[in-house]
Amino acid sequence: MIAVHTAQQVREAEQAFFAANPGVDLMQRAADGLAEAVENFLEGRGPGVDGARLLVAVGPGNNGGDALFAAARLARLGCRVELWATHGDAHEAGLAEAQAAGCQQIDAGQATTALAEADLLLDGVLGIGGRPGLDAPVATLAREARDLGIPVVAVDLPSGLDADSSTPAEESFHATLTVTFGALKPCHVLQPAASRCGEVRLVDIGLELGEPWALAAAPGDIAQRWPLPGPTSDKYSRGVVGIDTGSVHYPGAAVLGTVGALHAGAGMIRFCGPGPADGLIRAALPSVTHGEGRVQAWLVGSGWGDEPGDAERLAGRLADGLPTVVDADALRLLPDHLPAGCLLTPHAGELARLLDVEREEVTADPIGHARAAADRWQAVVLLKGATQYVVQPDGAVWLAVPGPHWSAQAGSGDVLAGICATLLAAGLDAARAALLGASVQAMAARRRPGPYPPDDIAREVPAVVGGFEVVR
Ligand SMILES: NC(=O)C1=CN([C@@H]2O[C@H](COP(=O)(O)OP(=O)(O)OC[C@H]3O[C@@H](n4cnc5c(N)ncnc54)[C@H](OP(=O)(O)O)[C@@H]3O)[C@@H](O)[C@H]2O)[C@@H](O)CC1
Ligand SMILES: Nc1ncnc2c1ncn2[C@@H]1O[C@H](COP(=O)(O)OP(=O)(O)O)[C@@H](O)[C@H]1O
Ligand SMILES: [K+]
Repeated sequence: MIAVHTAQQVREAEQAFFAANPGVDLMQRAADGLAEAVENFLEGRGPGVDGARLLVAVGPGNNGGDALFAAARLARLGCRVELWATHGDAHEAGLAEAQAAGCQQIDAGQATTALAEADLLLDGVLGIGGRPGLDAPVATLAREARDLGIPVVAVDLPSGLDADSSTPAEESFHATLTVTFGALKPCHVLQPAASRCGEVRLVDIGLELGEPWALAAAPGDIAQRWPLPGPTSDKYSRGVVGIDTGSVHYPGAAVLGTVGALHAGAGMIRFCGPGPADGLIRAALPSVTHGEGRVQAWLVGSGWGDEPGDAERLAGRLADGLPTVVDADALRLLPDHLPAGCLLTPHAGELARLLDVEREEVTADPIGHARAAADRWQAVVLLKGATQYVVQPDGAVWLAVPGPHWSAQAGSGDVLAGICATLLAAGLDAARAALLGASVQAMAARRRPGPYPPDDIAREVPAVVGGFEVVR
């Protein structure tokens, strides 16, 4: 799992480092890592370092300092570097070093001309000390770089972003590569801000960071944690999933959830939903059994619509006291108390309704709202979307492996709920079931980037899971 820390946590670690290591200059470490990353970028992109033209936008703080010391190193390697101090002031020692290395200082007007001929724009305007948004002349440069297709390497984070927020300001740089120091910050991993960062490279500068603000999963983490069958496994020990989803109006949701559960490796599925879906599942998925019986976990809510008797339908399933995935329409009907080990799977709109707030409030502070719901119902919340947050009642946050944005389509959530139910039935706790379920669906979608229907993506899950066995 990859640790994510807030700007404040990084600042505190920096202070602790300075107290423990007087005389060690962290900015030099950051600048070394940055210069090396730019060098690799230029080598990888064709022009190489020698003779490459760099425009460096330098802000008034330490982010500009990093950029200036890196620019000096790159100039000594043969780059032709032009510097624009965007706010007049610039890190004094850094500027002196850059000028001594042959970097040329230019003004705003010259920066526009220099940009057109640049191989790369180094964005050292603002870092973790920046307020969101860009002043007009800098915003213009950022826009021109996009229009001209000039690659941008961002120092620590694309200037204009708030380091701790998933929501990008309207005006910011759009980086091809972001070189960050000490730790990943929320803006590097949370969509839509993360899409402004491009590829993110972390430079270790020796900070000792404490408890992370969140942990982001990588594919290898999912491979290590996926429950695999062994020689003593049978269909019961692998987990029997009870599925009570679908309605006259929405039978497809039940089919999709069942397809998801089956392709995630359920030992056995008992489908207990109503009419039309029951027939469809009988025809399409012959291994699914029908009717009541013992199960290890329930999946409820997908495709229920709004029918009289839904509250009783939910109460009946929760009365079993089993771990339950509560999805979609059942989220409107939550009682005050849930059995231990339940997983709630709202998207932002459903979470807003659950908490009686506006959707925009949830998108502005997804984690705060997911935490509120997890605390109120003492259940794990999987908040779905481009970033999938797994939030536990104690407030801990995990982030699932991200997938392609093609998955933003009706039915993806139904499939996901089915995958999670299989993992609950296999005995995983709700947080692990959510993390693995959301991640494996994203990994399956990565194998088929494009507008494939959600059931086609579900049918890729076995190949992903089969690969886990090879890795372990
Ligand atoms: N922490 C670490 O471990 C390490 C940190 N390092 C580096 O330091 C960076 C943080 O440096 P930092 O604290 O000097 O802040 P930084 O982002 O340069 O900006 C602050 C300046 O910008 C100004 N300003 C703010 N917003 C503005 C706006 N919207 N528009 C215009 N101006 C604005 C603000 O002025 P103010 O208006 O607030 O007086 C202030 O002058 C960090 O990201 C990393 O690159 C590395 O060297 C090594 C280890
Ligand atoms: N922008 C996005 N990028 C990637 N995946 C997304 C994005 N938006 C949504 N998704 C995927 O779609 C799912 C949300 O589905 P949901 O809205 O609940 O659909 P439904 O209820 O119709 O099945 C998420 O779990 C995620 O897998
Ligand atoms: K920056």
